[in-house]
Amino acid sequence: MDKLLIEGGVRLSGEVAVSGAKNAALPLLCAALLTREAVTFTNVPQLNDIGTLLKILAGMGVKVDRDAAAGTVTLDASTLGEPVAPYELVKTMRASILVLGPLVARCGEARVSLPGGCAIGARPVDQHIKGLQAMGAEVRVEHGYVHAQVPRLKGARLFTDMVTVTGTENLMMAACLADGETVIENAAREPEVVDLANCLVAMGARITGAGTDVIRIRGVERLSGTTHRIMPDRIETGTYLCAAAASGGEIRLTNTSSCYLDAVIDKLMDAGCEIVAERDTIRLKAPARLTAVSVRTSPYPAFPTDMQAQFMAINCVAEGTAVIRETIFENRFMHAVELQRLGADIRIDGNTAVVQGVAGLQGATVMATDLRASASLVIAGLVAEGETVIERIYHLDRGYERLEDKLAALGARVRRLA
Ligand SMILES: CC(=O)N[C@H]1[C@@H](OP(=O)(O)OP(=O)(O)OC[C@H]2O[C@@H](n3ccc(=O)[nH]c3=O)[C@H](O)[C@@H]2O)O[C@H](CO)[C@@H](O)[C@@H]1O
Ligand SMILES: C=C(OP(=O)(O)O)C(=O)O
Repeated sequence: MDKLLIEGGVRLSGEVAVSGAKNAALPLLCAALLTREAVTFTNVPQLNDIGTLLKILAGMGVKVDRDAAAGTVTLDASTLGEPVAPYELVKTMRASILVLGPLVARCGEARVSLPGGCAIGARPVDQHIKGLQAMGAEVRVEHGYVHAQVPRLKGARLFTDMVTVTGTENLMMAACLADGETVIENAAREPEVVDLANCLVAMGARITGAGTDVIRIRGVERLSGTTHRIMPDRIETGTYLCAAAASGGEIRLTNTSSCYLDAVIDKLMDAGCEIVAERDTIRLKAPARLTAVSVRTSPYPAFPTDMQAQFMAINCVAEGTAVIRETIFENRFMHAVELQRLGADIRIDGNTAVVQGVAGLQGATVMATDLRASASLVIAGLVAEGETVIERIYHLDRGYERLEDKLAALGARVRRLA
């Protein structure tokens, strides 16, 4: 299993281009199931999660034409066969559940393995199922699979018990081909939902309200092909900003946008960083030592849970005490024990972590437990004295494109060990 070796102590400096967003690309690729015409995506990141989803789609008979180096993928679902997503592939990636809505809408049936729990929490999909049932589908969960069937989905008024990002995306896609109008209340407002809606509208869908908590979708008979550029990855952007901030560095990120990152940028400025955002670039200059900043995760536009671990890492070496509250996932502090191995002072009490900044961290061997936990260990390793070895970095490969190359371009001493 690959490991990452980081020799800490370098101030990051230089320029890096941000990749397309994993969490936008995954639902967008699933949207291609809704049409018999070819859909082309550009700015597709080269990530393991994308590879997994393309395998699931290809397994159903979708023609996949990928130029990984160019970042383009063309999907032709005119040859769609059995609408089945098997456990062997689904188990490695929760977002596979995003094929459910489009398959039921297009084929009138689907059999999709339950994604199962993961390191950060139980993550059920009851809201996805409840929404499809409200649209007239018969849904059974048997032998670990969600079986859904309906001659044609019917528009309905849907209300999710909590804000769910992939739940909103699944139901929005399903509603595009339903008979009549669907209203999703308490919808997720994440920018990735808006990116998906924009692509669906370009395919002929009739959607209004994406980006607000009420989305209206008037079903149409069919959708057509289009070409869509995937939005920049706001979490990758935030992660590099945190890495530079913790290292006392100065970096410029290109191919990105600050407009989805207000909550994160605000906190970095509170921590003492100078940040200048231009059209598609963000520059950050860090102070010699950061000031501790408290954060509380919440659905967009508030502070994202996917940046919580990275902020825990920067607070480990900041001046003062930070309180970090995780309100989205019940078990998303797995990185804390690993950060403690590097010398961090962190106390956990339920969904709250109290981080007392220390003067420095020391390199050690640590284990990555999930995607963003791994990112926090990379940040800590970059500032720790001596060598840090991060084990199980397959988690990082799910969501960070060419991480070592990008960090090396910023001057970091980082190497992958096979
Ligand atoms: C591929 C993708 O876009 N992943 C993101 C998406 O995950 P994902 O869409 O899976 O996360 P949700 O927004 O659905 O989860 C929010 C909360 O709702 C709960 N819940 C959700 C659905 C459901 O049917 N029942 C239920 O109880 C979850 O367990 C969690 O506690 O949003 C999360 C929250 O911003 C991010 O951390 C993930 O990076
Ligand atoms: C939790 C994440 O992803 P996923 O929902 O795909 O597990 C993430 O991107 O941080």
